[in-house]
Amino acid sequence: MTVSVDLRHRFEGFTLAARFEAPAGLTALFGRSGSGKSTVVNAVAGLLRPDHARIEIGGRVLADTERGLWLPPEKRRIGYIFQDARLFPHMSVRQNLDYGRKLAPVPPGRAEFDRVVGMLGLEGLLARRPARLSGGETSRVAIGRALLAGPEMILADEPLAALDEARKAEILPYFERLRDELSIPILYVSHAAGEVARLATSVVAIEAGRVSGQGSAAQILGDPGLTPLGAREAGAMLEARVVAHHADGLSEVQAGGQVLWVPRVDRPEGAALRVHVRAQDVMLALVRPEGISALNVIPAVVRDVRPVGADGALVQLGAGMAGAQSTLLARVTARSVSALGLRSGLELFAVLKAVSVARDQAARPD
Ligand SMILES: Nc1ncnc2c1ncn2[C@@H]1O[C@H](COP(=O)(O)OP(=O)(O)OP(=O)(O)O)[C@@H](O)[C@H]1O
Repeated sequence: MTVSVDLRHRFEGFTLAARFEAPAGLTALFGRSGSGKSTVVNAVAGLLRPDHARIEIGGRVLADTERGLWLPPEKRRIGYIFQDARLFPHMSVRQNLDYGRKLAPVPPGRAEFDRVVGMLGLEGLLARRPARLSGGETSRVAIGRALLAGPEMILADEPLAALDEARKAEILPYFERLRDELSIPILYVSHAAGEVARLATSVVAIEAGRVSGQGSAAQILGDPGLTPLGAREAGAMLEARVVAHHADGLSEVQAGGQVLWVPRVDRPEGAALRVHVRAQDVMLALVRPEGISALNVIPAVVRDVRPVGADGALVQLGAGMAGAQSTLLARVTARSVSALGLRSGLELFAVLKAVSVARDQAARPD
């Protein structure tokens, strides 16, 4: 099932003109604050009626303003997951979930209720009131309530933004499961490159109310012209595979024909992984450095050097064997650009100070 969205809207001082398709899986709407992500989500949800809109889910038309068609939010069959979970405080977790269930055109039976409760690990929480849940537990209940309403699509607007790092780490695997186990599209708003690298099947980059690029997470995050966050948050994503686990606590993975060492990952040999490397965690050296503690030193070639701000640059690198290239980004100072003579085609070494690893999307049955 695919969602297709075509929106035009004018606020004073801001024009939205966004058109994209979101396939099954998780599509991240990725852009800096004020770029228009929430306006897109609100229009898709039916909470904002734009000047022009055509929105379709798997052939079902939710809005076509040319023809005067505009379904109200409750007729759209969209599960909405907010930043603040908005649970009913006077109801138990079970009653909150039941509320979602009763919204479904065909309320799911006991088996489906149990499946959602099991998937989100809510078994032990059903009798509790929201006031006695942690932030992460609250988010899981909100996700469950959205799923039980039998949605044809999930909209999640920065669902992790209100959580601290530990709670984020607790919830991210549940979004991975939604992505891998549901056959409906998930539109997920984020301005966090790490989250997008970990979760997105495809990415729609939004800049100043327009779609500036669409592609896989690796393509969008690795392109300094498309990654919408400038140098500070930028980072590339590599598709990798587990090769072996070693007794000293490290796992060996292959990315683009290149060996990388990462802290031990709990995945079998051969499993697909995503490795996220932030641009600010990549150093560049003209000769292979020796006697340093960084484990990952990769031969690379400069593809692009793009000035960022007054005194910095984002360097796009091709790394790995010919034919299996990966893209990395490095954040360097303007001084380093001239001291190292950085230019397209220059061969050098990328020193990765830190990498983070997530499981890759499971193969979809369809
Ligand atoms: N109701 C409104 N009236 C006028 N301007 C609006 C309205 N809603 C949003 N805007 C403007 O539209 C632009 C896009 O806002 P939007 O909330 O969609 O961005 P965003 O990418 O979701 O940002 P954030 O990540 O900060 O939530 C902003 O300039 C905002 O000020």
